[in-house]
Amino acid sequence: FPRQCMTPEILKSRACCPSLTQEISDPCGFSLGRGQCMPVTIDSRPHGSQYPYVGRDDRERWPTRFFSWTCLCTGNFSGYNCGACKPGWTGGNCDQPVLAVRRNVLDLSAAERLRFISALNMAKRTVHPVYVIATRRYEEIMGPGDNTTQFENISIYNYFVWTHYYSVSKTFLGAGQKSFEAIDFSHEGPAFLTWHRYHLLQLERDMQEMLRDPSFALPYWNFAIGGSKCDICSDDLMGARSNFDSTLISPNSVFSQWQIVCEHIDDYDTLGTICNSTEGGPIRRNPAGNVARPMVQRLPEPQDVLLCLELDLFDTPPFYSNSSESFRNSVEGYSEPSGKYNPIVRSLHNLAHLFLNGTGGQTQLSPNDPIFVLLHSFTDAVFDEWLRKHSADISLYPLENAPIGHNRQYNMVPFWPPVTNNEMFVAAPENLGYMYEVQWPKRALNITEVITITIVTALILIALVFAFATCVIQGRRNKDEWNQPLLDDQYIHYSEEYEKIQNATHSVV
Ligand SMILES: O=C(O)c1cc2cc(O)c(O)cc2[nH]1
Repeated sequence: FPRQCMTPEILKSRACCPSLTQEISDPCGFSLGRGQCMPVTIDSRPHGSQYPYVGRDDRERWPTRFFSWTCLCTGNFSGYNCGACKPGWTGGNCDQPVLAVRRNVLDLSAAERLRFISALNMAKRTVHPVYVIATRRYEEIMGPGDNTTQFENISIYNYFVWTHYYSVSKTFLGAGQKSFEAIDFSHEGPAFLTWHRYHLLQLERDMQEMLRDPSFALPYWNFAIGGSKCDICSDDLMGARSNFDSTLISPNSVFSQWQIVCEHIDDYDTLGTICNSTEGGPIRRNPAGNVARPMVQRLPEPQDVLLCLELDLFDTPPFYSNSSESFRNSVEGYSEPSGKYNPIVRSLHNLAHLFLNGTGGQTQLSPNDPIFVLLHSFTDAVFDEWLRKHSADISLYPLENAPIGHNRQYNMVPFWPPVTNNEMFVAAPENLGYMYEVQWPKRALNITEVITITIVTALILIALVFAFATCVIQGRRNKDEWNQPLLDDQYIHYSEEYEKIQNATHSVV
């Protein structure tokens, strides 16, 4: 939540509507016509039966356990106090369009690579200018004393890690009780794509602000290249493998110095606490090194992307990790790329995570490895291509009965101000101020097409051979016919000459 809203008084008021001007009684830039303080709207439709509790988790009916009033901004204004612009707009009045172009990280020049890595490193070291994180559940958020609350500052990049951790953490059911595990506000459901889209957009916008460059764009990693080589694991990009420890990053990369957050999952689960901003151990990464699971030692194939793009339905009941014929479940990677659910399969996004075999392969920790940013940028590019290819309508996104947090109108956890899944189910270039520069692979032919093309080619060849043979035979005949009279003439001519010579010879004799 915004730092400004974390005083005991504002928490108790249940309204987080900061002022944009110096006037305390001017919430949300109201006097400037930018917005006003309004009640939060929440999704009240039924969710799937996976989560059986009511009132046990702060993330239910998000964000109303904490706040029921928020800034609602007008026109192109947005943000926690309506002081920012909607994605795709910039300038003091948010009336200038801007488009960030997300490119293949391998296409960046040496200077662009350096700039991107430096920007990530800066985000890791810069305190978030707006947001602070809760380190306790709501029940324990006040104190100690009357004047404090359990919130902490955090860096821009670690905030990105923390929001992912918070969305996947388990439900604490009480001391000594096992936490409830079948809950995830950002995976295994239709919100997988919309949630991660907003997650990236937030980081991109935070970095644009930090760099004062509204056109800064996150690049992507095309992980669908097959084979077992991590092509972005070089020291000028995400870091090569260390020569000293094969599960660490080379000391020549700045990422070898990054320390991860949220690593003590078991402690949070048993104590009922929440990950804080304390940094700990290094990023671990061992691409293709999971010898116990040979199936995750290879990256997805280019054709896998094309297969999932063919699926017409965005998601299918039960809108979960066992959905079949679901584009979302295929690109997320719990089913075969062509859509068939298979419990032992890991494909596309999931396979890319598991291939990394380390920090980037564990859901609660994965964004600590900056490869996460590039991996999800490509996953989002596939989502955007699917939206474009299928001219997708919001009616394809389930309104109800998806797992908790995944219904169309649910406010994505833990983002503030509230933003629904609905708002991210739109084509990015026209609505969100960014686009992808991608060369999609060419479609491979299916077996029927291969057989048809082989037969047609064979028939054409036979026809050509036949036509050629006919021409040759015809040519010979014609040649014979043309030559015959000439020979005859010559023959007559020579015969007459011969006769004359004979006669002359005889008369001499
Ligand atoms: O086991 C999986 O399929 C799996 C691992 C993993 C890690 C991660 O960070 C994700 O975001 C998803 C995911 N799936």
